This record gives sequence, C-alpha cells and structure tokens, in this order.
Amino acid sequence: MSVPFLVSAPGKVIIFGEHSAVYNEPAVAASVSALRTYLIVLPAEDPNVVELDFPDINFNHKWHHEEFEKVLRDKEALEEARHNTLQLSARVVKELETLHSDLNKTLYYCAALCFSYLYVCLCPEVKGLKFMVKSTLPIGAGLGSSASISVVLALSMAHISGLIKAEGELSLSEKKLVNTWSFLGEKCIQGTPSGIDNAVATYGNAVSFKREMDGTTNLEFVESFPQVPMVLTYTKIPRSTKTLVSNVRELVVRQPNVVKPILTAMGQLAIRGTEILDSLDESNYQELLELVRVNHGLLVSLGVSHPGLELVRFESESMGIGSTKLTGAGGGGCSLTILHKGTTQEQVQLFKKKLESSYGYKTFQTDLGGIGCGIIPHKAFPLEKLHDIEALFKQDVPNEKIDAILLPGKTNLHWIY
Ligand SMILES: Nc1ncnc2c1ncn2[C@@H]1O[C@H](COP(=O)(O)OP(=O)(O)O)[C@@H](O)[C@H]1O
Ligand SMILES: C[C@@](O)(CCOP(=O)(O)O)CC(=O)O
Ligand SMILES: [Mg+2]
Repeated sequence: MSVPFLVSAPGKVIIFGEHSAVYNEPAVAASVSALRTYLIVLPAEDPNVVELDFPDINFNHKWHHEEFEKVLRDKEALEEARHNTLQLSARVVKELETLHSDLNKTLYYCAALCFSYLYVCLCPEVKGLKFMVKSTLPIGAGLGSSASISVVLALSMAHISGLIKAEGELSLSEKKLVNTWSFLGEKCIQGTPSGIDNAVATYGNAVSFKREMDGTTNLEFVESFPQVPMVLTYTKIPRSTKTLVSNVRELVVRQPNVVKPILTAMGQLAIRGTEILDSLDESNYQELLELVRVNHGLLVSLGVSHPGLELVRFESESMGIGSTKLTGAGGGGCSLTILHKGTTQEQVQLFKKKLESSYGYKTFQTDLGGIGCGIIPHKAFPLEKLHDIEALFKQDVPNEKIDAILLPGKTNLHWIY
C-alpha cells in the first residue's frame, strides 16, 4: 500500500425528517461540502502498530498489531461481519470491546470502536500505518461529523485493501461500498442510525432518503435542489446523538399511540417538503416555511429541542426573519432558519449579530449540496506539500488554514470524487 494519501467527506444538513428517519419515514438532506472531515494515512514510526490520531477530540491511540490477533483468529465472525453488512456483528463487537476495555465509558470509546471495527473488517493485515483525522465541521453539532468520519475511515480502508483503486472517478459501486461500511461506522458511534447522514456524506448533493423495513435504504437525488436562503446557527450547546436517539426510542416505547402518529406526520411533511424543494417558486415558498415551523414543533414534542435552540426560533420570529427548526439530533447543536422572501441583507446581519453577541452562537451562511467523498491517491499526492499538510492535522488549526490547502474545488489538489 502506497502512503501518504488523503480522503475527505462533507457534513450535511437535514432539512426535514430527523429522528423520524430512524423509524423508516422519508427524510431529505443536503451536503455542506464546504465543511468537511479530512483523513491522511501516513507510515507509522513503528512498523508493527496501527495508530489513530484524532486531535479534534484529543484522542491518540496505538495498537500493536498482535492485539488484534484474537479478533482476527475468529475468521467465522469476520466472514459473517463482511457478509451481513446491515448489522454490526455482535461477536466482532464483543472481541473489540475487550480490546478497548481501558477506554470503556470514555468519550473516545465509540470513535475507537468505529475505527477498529472498520479496520478488522476491511484491511486487517495492514500494519505500520497512522490515520490522522481533522474536521472543519463542529463536532456533535447536528451537522453529521460522526457520519463524515465514518465515511473517511471506510473510504481509506477500502482503498488500502484494494477494494477501491481510485484510478479514475469513484464509481457508483465504489461509493455504494463506502456508504455500506460507513453506515456500520455510524452504528458504532450512535447505535441505531437511519443511514441518511452517511449517505449524504458519501454521495454529496441533496438526497431524498427512506429506510425500508428490511434494513435496506432507498435513495433518490433531488436533482434541482435550490439554494434556499438560510442561516445555520451553531448554539455550541454540546449533546450526543446517541443519547437523543435513545431518549426518543424510550418515548416511542412508553407512548406508542401518541408518538407513532407524530413520526408519521414528520414523514408526510418530508414528502411534501421534498416536492416543494424540487419545484420551489413564488407560489410554494411560503408553504416551505410553514413546514419548517411544523417540523420543529413536532421535534419539540419528541423532547429533542433545547432552550438554547428555542432562543434562535424566538429571535427569528420576533425579528420577522423567517422560519427556524433544529437540524440533526437536536438537544443543542444547530438550527436552520429559512429566510422570508424579501428579507434584506441588513436584517440578516442584525439577526446574526444578535445571535452572536447576545448568546455567543456561531452563524454560517453556506451553500447546500455539492461534492461527497473524495480521495487523493498516493500517485496524485503532492509530496512537496506533505510537511504543510501534516501540520494541519493538529488541534486548534483554524478552518481557514485547512480550507486554503485542502478544500476540494478551491485548491489545486487533485481530488477524485
Ligand atoms: N473529527 C473527529 N475526530 C474524532 N471523532 C469524531 C470526529 N467527528 C466526529 N467524531 C465522533 O462522532 C461523535 C459525534 O457524533 P454525533 O453525536 O452523532 O454528532 P454529529 O454527528 O451531529 O456531529 C464524537 O463524539 C466522536 O465520537
Ligand atoms: C437524529 C438523526 O435523524 C440525525 C442525527 O444527525 P446528527 O448526528 O445530529 O448530525 C439520526 C439518524 O437519522 O441517524
Ligand atoms: Mg452524528
């Protein structure tokens, strides 16, 4: 295997259908291709270790290859894991749990499990490599950082194993492979994902998504996805998707007759929302804002909002800016505000200033859609820039600096999509 090489994957914004997507309801989401996770694979200093370095969460770990031996000896469990890719293999997870017992109950456990599950399934023979991950996405904010790290890990490991050659454009079947394995990575991090986040991080663009009862997924691209004027607000309130999704599950179990119709309504709302997004014009723009308001109300009823998110909704309504809903798992993290037609730049600036100065939030105005995962294989890697690129994979490197060197489409690196 030739290293170094680079891979990347975008974050996403769910427009309609978070949480209900887990219960097989339709949902619609788009990539945020300017906010991405990058992974560089380098030679490790010790040829017998596999090393991961996740500076964004301050986690670095080395495993001696021998430590994986017990899992790797269970060939039957690994075969099953490679065949039944709709589920995590309980046997492989159990073996890895023992391997990671020192990390148990730490913040790092899920990230380590995601890494090692994909490693033992996709490229178990390889050693002497270091995987460094750096994201310009806020982590745990509802913009799909967990899916984008799952995608970069799956893509890099499938490339190492030779399953993805990256000699020309990534083919549909190669992307399908990345989508399949990144879904399992998402499972390691958050338990019962719908699969919408890893699909968007893999394929990019805007996607209408539905999980089927048999665990397969139905994916359609929204071809004419419009650039809807919106403000994304990051409240900086930390939360975990895993906890929020499991809280909703408990609510469904406690109150099935009440909550199931709410989930169904969310699905109906996503269907109508997707139709509107597909043909957005003057006549249906107001309806889009109405659906945003209704979707947020239903999410509140599931208990996944947060007073800090309600402040954004309150400000957008009292300033007459537009309609706000939480996006992603909620509980903090991010919201999106779709602006009323005719909202002036001056009003938008006032709204953003209010959120930033009064509450310390961060606002983004970024285009939605755009490229999904990508790779710079070794033969296209600019070795003369290795030193500068490696220096980006450290804590506290500003996003602007990372974008200036790595952002696909904005730099002259040869990204393959
Ligand atoms: N850049 C990163 N480096 C390491 N781990 C990450 C990174 N981004 C995401 N993760 C993992 O994903 C988790 C956050 O996922 P989640 O709660 O689903 O929030 P979201 O996907 O909305 O950002 C983190 O706790 C960590 O385990
Ligand atoms: C709540 C959910 O619908 C989206 C979670 O997104 P995020 O991890 O908050 O970015 C869960 C899922 O669809 O897997
Ligand atoms: Mg997530």
